[in-house]
Amino acid sequence: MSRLEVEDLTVKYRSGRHERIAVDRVSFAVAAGGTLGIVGESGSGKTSLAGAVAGIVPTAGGRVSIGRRAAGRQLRRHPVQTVFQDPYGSLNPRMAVGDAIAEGVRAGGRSGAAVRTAVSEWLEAVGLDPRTASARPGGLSGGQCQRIAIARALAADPEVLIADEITSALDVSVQGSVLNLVRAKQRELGFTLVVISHNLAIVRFLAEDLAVMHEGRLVERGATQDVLSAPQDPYTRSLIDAVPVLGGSRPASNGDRQ
Ligand SMILES: Nc1ncnc2c1ncn2[C@@H]1O[C@H](COP(=O)(O)OP(=O)(O)OP(=O)(O)O)[C@@H](O)[C@H]1O
Repeated sequence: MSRLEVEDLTVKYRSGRHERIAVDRVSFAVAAGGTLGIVGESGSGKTSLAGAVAGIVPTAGGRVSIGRRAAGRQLRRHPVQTVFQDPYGSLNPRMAVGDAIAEGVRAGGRSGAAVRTAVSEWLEAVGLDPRTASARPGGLSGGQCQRIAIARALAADPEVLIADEITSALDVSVQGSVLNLVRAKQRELGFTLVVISHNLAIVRFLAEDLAVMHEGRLVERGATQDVLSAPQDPYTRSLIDAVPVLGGSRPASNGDRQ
């Protein structure tokens, strides 16, 4: 299990002479094996932040550290894995899903005959029949593809998993089972989890701590229950009022007193 520490992380996009700061000196830490939820409206910089933490979006400044550099402790080879919103877009349509998971298994350090066995085990671990290995993404449902993407990410044995809107593109009927899967796997494997969503109910379900992102900055951070029941920042209050909640009642906030 590894602590994730992000310090002053900055992401800028340039188009022509125009520069846009998508992530503006963001700092946070997540305890080893803990879960941080990041919420914010569309365009607030959540996906850019996730990409920067995962090392797939170039940063204009700041630092990401994973784990303590204790003597003798070797960091895993692919410390951060990300599962994205679009289950079809994140899988190669021409590749059998078993081969996609095999990529993750190899990234996790296994080779040879062990790979095929591990692929079957991962398919079962995410609730799919091992025979699904020969299917292409186009022949599977969105929920099944998202399970494949989760299996591929976890097979790489990451220290940190970033779940970026992983249920937004799924039918409501399968959203809960995918969230349950992520929660169960985290309990079993102990990875540190960052859950990005515009849906407060999803974040509340998975994350004990919550950070609110607005125009590239973190405007609020605290225990999820505290932030949702007594938001300090006006933007957080407006977010709580604006987002519909799946099942259950919305926690009381200042904005509810009308
Ligand atoms: N590749 C890119 N090139 C230029 N600008 C970008 C790029 N990716 C994102 N942006 C801009 O950076 C800002 C943050 O976008 P980002 O996708 O990180 O936000 P987000 O909170 O994840 O939004 P969404 O929930 O809609 O995905 C937005 O203004 C967006 O237009």
